[in-house]
Amino acid sequence: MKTITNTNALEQARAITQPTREASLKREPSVSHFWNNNRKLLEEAWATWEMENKDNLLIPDETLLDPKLRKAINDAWENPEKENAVADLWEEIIPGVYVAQFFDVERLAEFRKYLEDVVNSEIPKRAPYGIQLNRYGMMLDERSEGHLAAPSFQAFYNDMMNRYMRPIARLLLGTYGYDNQTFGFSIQYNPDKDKDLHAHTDASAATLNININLPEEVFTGSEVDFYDKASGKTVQTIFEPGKAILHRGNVPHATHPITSGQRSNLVVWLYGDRMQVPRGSTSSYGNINSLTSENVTSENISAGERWSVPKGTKDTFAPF
Ligand SMILES: O=C(O)CCC(=O)C(=O)O
Ligand SMILES: [Fe+2]
Repeated sequence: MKTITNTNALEQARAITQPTREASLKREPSVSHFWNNNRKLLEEAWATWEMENKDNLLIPDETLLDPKLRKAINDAWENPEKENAVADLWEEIIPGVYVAQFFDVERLAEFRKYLEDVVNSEIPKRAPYGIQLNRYGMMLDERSEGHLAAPSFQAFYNDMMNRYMRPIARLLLGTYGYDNQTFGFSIQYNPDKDKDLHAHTDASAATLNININLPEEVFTGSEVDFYDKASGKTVQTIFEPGKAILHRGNVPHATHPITSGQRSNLVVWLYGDRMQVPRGSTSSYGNINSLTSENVTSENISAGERWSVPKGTKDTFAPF
């Protein structure tokens, strides 16, 4: 009977021994084999977990997001000519870097409780080992080994990327043509470990970095500096609960050490097929061999094109 098989998948997934952190950091081939060999089992386990706990689990969806943003986004999907109302919600702090309220602060506690339930599921998950900051956190995109494959989370994540991030990035950063592919992970800064992030750029056309701290989860330090190459100016940002920063991947940025408390963020990327990013982009995180393209095509893109979902399929390669 199917149910019995699925229950077994959850039990089996919980029983498997994960590769060590050391092996993962060394990129031992056995680590990749582990995640690939167990991919189906883990996906089944997540689906079973969700079903078994459906009475107590949040179904994450767009209603978690800021009401003003949600309204402007929904209006723009209905009529792309109304996209300026979306742009108006974002404040440009230096060229290529924008800030807005993303999550509804009132709903953040529910979302955090959901993420805690995810951790307590005891289903093996891979941390974002590809970045300096890598002890806590999870991979969010289905392209990634050991990702958070709970079906309702994936539906929310895909909505966030397709209905929110991509048109916003097209509108503010002109990423059209370089934003078919998605990638994402969560991170947490702690004063003892994973306290900062050295200056880098991302192998993305656009990065959306969303804070998920609760108002009572105060922290000190952990400012993020963005550097404007053209003017030589640096802007220092401090994340507030539910606030997001959208930036071009090629804007250099660095995170100061956190001195007390914790900071939790979701970091999601868009980039083009074969990892193409707009011309002039080089990166220190992600694929070093990413192609850069000949010409940025954003100028003649219509509002209707910005508010559309690419037809092509997602590839399966993960930047890290
Ligand atoms: O400190 C952070 O929130 C990470 C900043 C970062 O690397 C990014 O937004 O791409
Ligand atoms: Fe970054």
